Amino acid sequence: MVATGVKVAVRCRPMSKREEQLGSKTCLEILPEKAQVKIMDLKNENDDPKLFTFDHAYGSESVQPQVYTDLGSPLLERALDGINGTIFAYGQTGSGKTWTMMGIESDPGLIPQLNMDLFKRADEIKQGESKEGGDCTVTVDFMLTASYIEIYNEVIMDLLNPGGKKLDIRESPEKGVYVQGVCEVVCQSSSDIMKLVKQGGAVRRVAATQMNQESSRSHSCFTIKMEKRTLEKTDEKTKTTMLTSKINLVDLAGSERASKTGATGSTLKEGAAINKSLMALGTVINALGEIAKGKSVHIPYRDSKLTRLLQESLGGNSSTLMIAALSPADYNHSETLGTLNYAKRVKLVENKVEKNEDVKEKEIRQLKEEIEALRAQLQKGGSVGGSGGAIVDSEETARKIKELEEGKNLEWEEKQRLSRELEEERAKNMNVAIGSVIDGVKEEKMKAMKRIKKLQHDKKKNDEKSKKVKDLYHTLKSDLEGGMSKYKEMQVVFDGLGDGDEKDSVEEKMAELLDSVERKRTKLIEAKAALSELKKKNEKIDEELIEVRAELVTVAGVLSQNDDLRKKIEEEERAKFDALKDELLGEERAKIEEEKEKIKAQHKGNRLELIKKMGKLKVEMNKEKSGKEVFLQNQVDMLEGDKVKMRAEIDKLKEEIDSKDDKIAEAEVQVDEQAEELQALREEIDRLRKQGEGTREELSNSLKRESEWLDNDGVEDGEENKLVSLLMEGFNKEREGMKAKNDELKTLLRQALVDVLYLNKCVAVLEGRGEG
Ligand SMILES: Nc1ncnc2c1ncn2[C@@H]1O[C@H](COP(=O)(O)OP(=O)(O)OP(=O)(O)O)[C@@H](O)[C@H]1O
Repeated sequence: MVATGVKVAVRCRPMSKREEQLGSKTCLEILPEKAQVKIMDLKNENDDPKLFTFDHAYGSESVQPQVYTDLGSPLLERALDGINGTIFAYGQTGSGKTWTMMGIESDPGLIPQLNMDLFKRADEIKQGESKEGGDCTVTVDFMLTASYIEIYNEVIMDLLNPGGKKLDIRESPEKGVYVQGVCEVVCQSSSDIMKLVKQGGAVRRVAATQMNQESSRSHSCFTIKMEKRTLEKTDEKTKTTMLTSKINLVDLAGSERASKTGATGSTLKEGAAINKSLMALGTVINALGEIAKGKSVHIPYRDSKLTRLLQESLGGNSSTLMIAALSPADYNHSETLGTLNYAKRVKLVENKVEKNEDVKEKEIRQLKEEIEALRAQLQKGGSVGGSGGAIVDSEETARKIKELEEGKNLEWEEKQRLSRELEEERAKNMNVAIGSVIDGVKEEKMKAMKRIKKLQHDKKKNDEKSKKVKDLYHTLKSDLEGGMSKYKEMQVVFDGLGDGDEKDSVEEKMAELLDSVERKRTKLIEAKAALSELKKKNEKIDEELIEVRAELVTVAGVLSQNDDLRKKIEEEERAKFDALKDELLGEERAKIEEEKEKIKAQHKGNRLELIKKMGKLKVEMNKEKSGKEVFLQNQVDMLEGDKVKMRAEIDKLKEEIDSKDDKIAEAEVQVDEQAEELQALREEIDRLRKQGEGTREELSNSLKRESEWLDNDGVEDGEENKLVSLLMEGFNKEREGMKAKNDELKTLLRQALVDVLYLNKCVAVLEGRGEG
């Protein structure tokens, strides 16, 4: 922490044309090389000039780039290095505060130059510090946000999101003193910031137009927050480091009243009408001055919104610069002297400047130290929190560190997301505010126009009246002149007459004439007074007309400016909408393309897979085919084997058939032989019969004998027939048996033939398959 005094620069503006016309003389002498200002009281020439020394002193010839190089640029460099900065402009109304802070388009002041430089420098740092390749990739990024508020009558209003909501100041260890709920817009370019400056300025200016006299009593604070993120990526981990800072650019209310109060320490009794904030600022500065002298006093930061807002800038952690704007005209001598005294006091204030440390980084560092301590303890052989406690603690701490690291990036993304989301609402609010302001200004315009009309009407009536009075005046005047010359003539007549009745009568007439002339003279005087009154009235009307017409011009200017702004906002909104639409469409298109690509890839993948599968299948098929071929070959071989076997079998069958045929033939031969035998037997029987008939009797006798014998010995008659029947029966049996055998052989033969046919067919099929 380094104790640094608040820097003070004074800047004197050139004499205005009006002041030159009025013949104003300069009461200031600026000595830039010595950073000194000499102020003379031209009304009291005996008073010695007063000399003030500051850090910088700029005369009326000073140019904006020089002021920026001296004051703005170093502040920006410090802010980029993590040190907060504040510039506040102080001075009476019309002394050049806005000129120095804002300037004009063709001659930009501190704020626009700083904005321009800010992005350039951030880019340079980004390029310079980011690196790719090697063991570690370093990516540097900046997030720049802007906010713009106004303090009027102790009420803080958001100039970038003018929804009428009152804001409040809060304090936290992480954020320091901050405006709660203020709209912080993430800016991508200096033109983004300048757009916000213009928008906020318009809201403020318009409000000021409506407030008229109150305009110089509001303070504005434009804040740029810088967040620098450094990502260091190695194979194992990503380390995130944040560096934050802010620059407050404060345009204070006109100091004409405050210089007579707070800064000089006198008690302010002008009540609520006087700006409480400026008065409190003076008191705080006085108290800080006392502290710088070694005294112990209370610093009443909480007495006003402005002092609370500037708490860190005055006596706190900020590199602060005050620009005291001065008017050179002698009629402003006392105000200018007041400003110089104020600036002298501010110069005594000491701040304690320190680089902002990333709160999370601090926590991480502490945690790392904790881990180191635990390790050291472990190495010494000490136990921490029981067995394994140190390991658990160190794991827990490492987890916390990881969480904190991740938290930083999440916060970063979240802020950008929220700012984008807020932008739409902000543009709407801004449009509504500017719209309502435009309506208000339109009303003002209408009022001014009505006033002009009424004044013109009054003037016309006045002119008519003047004409009548003038006519009357002229009549009265000529009457009076006529009466006077008549009186003179009567006087001559009267002087020529001697005493007597005629003289008395002339005298009487002369007295009447004089009376009438006197009356006319009175009337003439009255008419003249009326005429002069009417002339005065007319002059007043003319003055008022000039004033109202000037007002009308201002109002019309404001109206057109804000209308332009509103149109711009609307255009931007539309452009944003279109961009968003394009983005969404683009996204959609990209999604479709992605989908297409995916499908293509999938298709390709599928095709490849299919091809692969097909290949596999082919291989498998080939395998199967060759397997099948082998199988079929085997089958064929088998069938061939079968065929051979079958042929053999067929041959065997054929042989069998042949043998059976032979057997049949044999059997047939046998049958024939038996038939022949039978025939022979029959013939034998016939022969025997014939032979028997001859010997029948003998035979019958013999038979009889035999029968008798048989009767004795059991032999029946008809023995011979029985024998024949038996022979026949045996023969028939044998014949039928042979026939049955024959039939069986035939059936077998038929069966064998069918089998042969079937086998032949099988052989043919197998041979066919084998060839296929
Ligand atoms: N250094 C300068 N060079 C040229 N013109 C200047 C300079 N400083 C101020 N002026 C002119 O003086 C006039 C008043 O300046 P400016 O509006 O900046 O005063 P102010 O202090 O901001 O007033 P207020 O408190 O009313 O806002 C303006 O017309 C401005 O153009």
